[in-house]
Amino acid sequence: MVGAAAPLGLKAVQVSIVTPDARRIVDAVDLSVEPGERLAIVGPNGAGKTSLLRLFFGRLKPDTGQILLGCRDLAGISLTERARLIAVVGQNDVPDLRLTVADYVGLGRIPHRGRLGAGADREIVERALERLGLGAWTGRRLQTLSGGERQRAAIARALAQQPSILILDEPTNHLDPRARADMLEAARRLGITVVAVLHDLASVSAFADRVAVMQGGRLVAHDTPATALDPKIVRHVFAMDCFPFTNPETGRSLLVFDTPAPAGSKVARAPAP
Ligand SMILES: Nc1ncnc2c1ncn2[C@@H]1O[C@H](COP(=O)(O)OP(=O)(O)OP(=O)(O)O)[C@@H](O)[C@H]1O
Repeated sequence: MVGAAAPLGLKAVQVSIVTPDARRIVDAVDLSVEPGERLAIVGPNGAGKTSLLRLFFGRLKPDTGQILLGCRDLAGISLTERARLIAVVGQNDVPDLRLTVADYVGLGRIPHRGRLGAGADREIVERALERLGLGAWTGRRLQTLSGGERQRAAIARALAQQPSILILDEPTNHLDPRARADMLEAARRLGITVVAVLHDLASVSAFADRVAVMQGGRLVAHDTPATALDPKIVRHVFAMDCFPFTNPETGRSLLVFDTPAPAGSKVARAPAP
C-alpha cells in the first residue's frame, strides 16, 4: 500500500488510573508490545481493559507511570502526530450515518491530508475498502448498513489511516462467526502492531501473538495464548473451564470454553466405542 507505515512498539510502565473515590481501575501495569506484535487484552467485565487501551492511545492520562510509543513518551507527542501513528476503532464509534462508506473510510486520510496528494489518498482508501470486502458498497450510506457491516467500514477507515499501531476495542462486536474470523485474520495480516480488547476468548489464539489477562485493574498474566489462557488461569479469572483442542484437519490449537459443572454433579459419559 502507498507509503505504509513501519510498525512501532508500545510500552506501559507502571501505569495506574485512580478514580476520585480512590479505586485503582488500572493498577501498576507494566506491559510491552513489540513492533508488529498482536496483543489481545482479555478479562472479565470491569477488569480495566478499555481503560488500559485508552491509556495506550492517549484518550486517558495515567495518574502514575508512563506510556512509551517506540522510545518516546506519548505525553510529548502532538495530537496530529498521534493521529498519524495510531488508529483506533472503539466500541461506540458513532459516525455521521449520512456519510457514504467511501467518505467515511476517507476520514482515515485526514491526519495525512496534503502529504501524498489526492490521487494517492484515493488509492489508499480504495485498497482499504477492497481489503475489507467493501468495494461494491462505496456509495452506500452508513445508515443502510447492518451493525457488522458498519464495523467493517470502521476497520477500513482505520486501515486507510495507515497507522503504525492499530487499537481495537472489541472489534468483533456485531460480527457473525465467519465475519469475526475474517476480520481478525485481516488484522493479523496487516503487519503492524495491533492491540485488541477481545471478549471472545475462543478467537484469541488464532489472532494474537501474546495475551494480557486483566483482573481487577491488574495484569495477572502476559504470555503466549497457550500459556496465558492456561485452564487454571481461565478458571481463576473467568470462572470458566477451558479445554485445549487440536483441529484434526489443520493442526491448529483451539480453546473450547464451558461453565464448570455444579459441585457434586455427575456427568454421564458416553460409553467408549
Ligand atoms: N471515568 C470513570 N470513573 C469512574 N470509574 C470508571 C471510569 N471509567 C471506568 N470506570 C470503572 O473502571 C472499571 C474498569 O472499566 P473498564 O471499562 O476499563 O473495564 P473493561 O474491562 O473494559 O470492562 P468491559 O468488559 O465491561 O467493557 C469499571 O469498574 C468501571 O466502572
